Amino acid sequence: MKMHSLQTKLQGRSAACGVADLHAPCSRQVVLTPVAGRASGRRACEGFRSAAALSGGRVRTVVVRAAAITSPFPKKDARLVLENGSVWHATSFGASGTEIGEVVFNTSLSGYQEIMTDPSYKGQFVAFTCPHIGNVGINNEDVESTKCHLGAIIVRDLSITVSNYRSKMTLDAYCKKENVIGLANLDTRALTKVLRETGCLVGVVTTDASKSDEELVNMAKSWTIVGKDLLSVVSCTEPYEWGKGTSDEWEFNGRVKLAKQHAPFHIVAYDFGIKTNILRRLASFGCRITVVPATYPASEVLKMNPDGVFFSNGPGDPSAAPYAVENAKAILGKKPVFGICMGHQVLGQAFGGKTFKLKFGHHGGNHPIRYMPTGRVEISAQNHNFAVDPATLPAGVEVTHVNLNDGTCAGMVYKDKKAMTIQYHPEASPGPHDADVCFEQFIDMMRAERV
Ligand SMILES: NC(=O)CC[C@H](N)C(=O)O
Repeated sequence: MKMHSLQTKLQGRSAACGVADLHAPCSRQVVLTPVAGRASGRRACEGFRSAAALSGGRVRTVVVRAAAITSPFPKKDARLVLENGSVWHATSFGASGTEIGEVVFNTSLSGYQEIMTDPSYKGQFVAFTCPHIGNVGINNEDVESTKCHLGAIIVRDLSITVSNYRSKMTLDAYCKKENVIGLANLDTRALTKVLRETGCLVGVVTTDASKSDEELVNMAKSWTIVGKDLLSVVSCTEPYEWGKGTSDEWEFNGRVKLAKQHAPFHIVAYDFGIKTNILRRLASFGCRITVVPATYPASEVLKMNPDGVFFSNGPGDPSAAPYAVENAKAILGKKPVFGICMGHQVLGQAFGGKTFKLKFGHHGGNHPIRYMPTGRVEISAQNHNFAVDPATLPAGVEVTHVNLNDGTCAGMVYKDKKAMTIQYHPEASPGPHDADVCFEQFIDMMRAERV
């Protein structure tokens, strides 16, 4: 029997028995999840036995998993209320309560754990356009910081099963632990279309039925992310050292070994909400990193006499952290510098440029970028709502990277000041590795300073 027809037959039989949904058949294993309210006790066992028998011995194992939800028609007990007055009903999971934030959509097909732990999402809710979220659970390795900073996640369909060898807990349990409100069974496609038309909107999520829609709309209308300094909120409070690179198991760049042969470079990294994989990639290329808080004085950084200074990604409005721009100005020209995302925007301002807010930003894993010096196109991981306006940049600053979706500035080099910046995420996590070369370019810049 072909696998497809076996699957159809199994599905038919288990449904006919009224006992089970068939989940992930492969040639050796069938995963059955009992549908609450339809199967229990002896009837369920009979259903599973008949499903296994139907496979004619092809399927070796029938795995029965507990259902994560209790009804195929879950109650819509939570709301997302937007500043435009629209009310979206959903099923809550994770934490309960009321949160306010800017709603953005992320189009990545994988990496919800990395997205949730990216500190740059502080003050925001992430709606995943990938309709099925939670299927690989949560593991101990893929976190991009020590906690979730975002206010809520919004998914179309919360997976009722978890299947991954590294998984330690369900997404639901993780959201409870991290105090993140989850909304499921919400039409994320319709929501994305609204955000694409109107631009980002402020929203309130709540599991509190006592609050009226009107009250929540007014709450949403009274809040904005613009002008808020969130860098100092998510940053570390004390300097610390980092030296751990990507583990051999996950290393993907053959040139890393070569880079390591050089004497280690010492970098001071400003933590505006730094992602762990940035630290790992810098370490993989032979860097020892001293991570410092967002407000750390430039004079203290220069006293350490590092080979280079790094400005990290971070949440919120880049024009709301003038202290970061001042520190960058004091370092520019004295040491090679590299900035990613918020770091790019902070350096852009230090060069003399201005930032502005995009309509709905870039959040996803497949944004095309052209590297202007060679014409090479990279597919990149992105997460930002603001951008540097190239028209405001002084002579001497070269726009080296352009986002091919909307022509925005995605990277700069200021040769005289030994500075390079990238608006997106060369460290990926989640996302493609095309831009890993940026780390090598920074290493080259520091090496050139040494000789
Ligand atoms: N990932 C980031 O560093 C984001 C930068 C900034 N918060 C923005 O939204 O544009």
